[in-house]
Amino acid sequence: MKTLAIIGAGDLGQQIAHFALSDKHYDSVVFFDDYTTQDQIKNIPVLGTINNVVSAYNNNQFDELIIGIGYKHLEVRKTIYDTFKDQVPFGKIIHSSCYVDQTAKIGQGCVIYPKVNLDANTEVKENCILNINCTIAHDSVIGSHSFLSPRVAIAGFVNVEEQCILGINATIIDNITITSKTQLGAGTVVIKSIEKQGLYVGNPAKFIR
Ligand SMILES: CC(=O)SCCNC(=O)CCNC(=O)[C@H](O)C(C)(C)COP(=O)(O)OP(=O)(O)OC[C@H]1O[C@@H](n2cnc3c(N)ncnc32)[C@H](O)[C@@H]1OP(=O)(O)O
Repeated sequence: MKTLAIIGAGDLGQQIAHFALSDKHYDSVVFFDDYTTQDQIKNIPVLGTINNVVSAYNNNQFDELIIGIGYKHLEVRKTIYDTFKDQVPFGKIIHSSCYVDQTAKIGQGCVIYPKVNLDANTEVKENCILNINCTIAHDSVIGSHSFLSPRVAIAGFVNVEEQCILGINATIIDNITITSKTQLGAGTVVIKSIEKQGLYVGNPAKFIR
């Protein structure tokens, strides 16, 4: 019997719970959430707030932890990960429909949604979310705490640094580096490395703020 704890019982947390159970990575799920007043959400018990996580783990109420906080709060995602990484084991979910080359590396705390492709020598660092249908080509790296929306396409030898938000259908050509905390809008096409943090949109990608 293996139980997953998810921090955040909102939409993302509920999606992670769905994959955890339906794709049979865990036998049961519990939530921790600082905002809900409900004691269960969609039949999943809410065991308390974030302050209760360590004691619940020490009381054997769950086995592994994943963070269900999304792209609007990546700094919070990172802070929570750093707070708990030496106290509680993080899990990871790689949906069974993904193609993951045997040389690919995926860090703790990651959730890899259905039909993601991870080619040879790719690396997804800890605490990332990769949404449905993303394709990461050979030798590319996704930095920690990043959020990739559906169908992001990344060519070979790309380095996306930490805490990036890549919008749906964003495309990055080969041999590009994207600096940390960069956000790409939907459908953005990156053809030159991005060195200045901010929000980029369009084809080719342009800085807007
Ligand atoms: C499973 C899931 O659902 S995961 C989530 C998936 N969702 C996404 O990927 C959403 C991505 N978000 C976007 O693309 C948004 O449009 C953002 C974040 C880039 C900008 O949103 P806002 O801050 O509201 O900016 P706003 O809509 O005011 O646009 C600012 C300017 O950029 C332009 N713009 C906004 N988005 C884009 C885009 N994707 N491509 C090209 N131009 C764009 C707008 O036309 C506007 O131009 P103007 O100033 O000349 O009128």
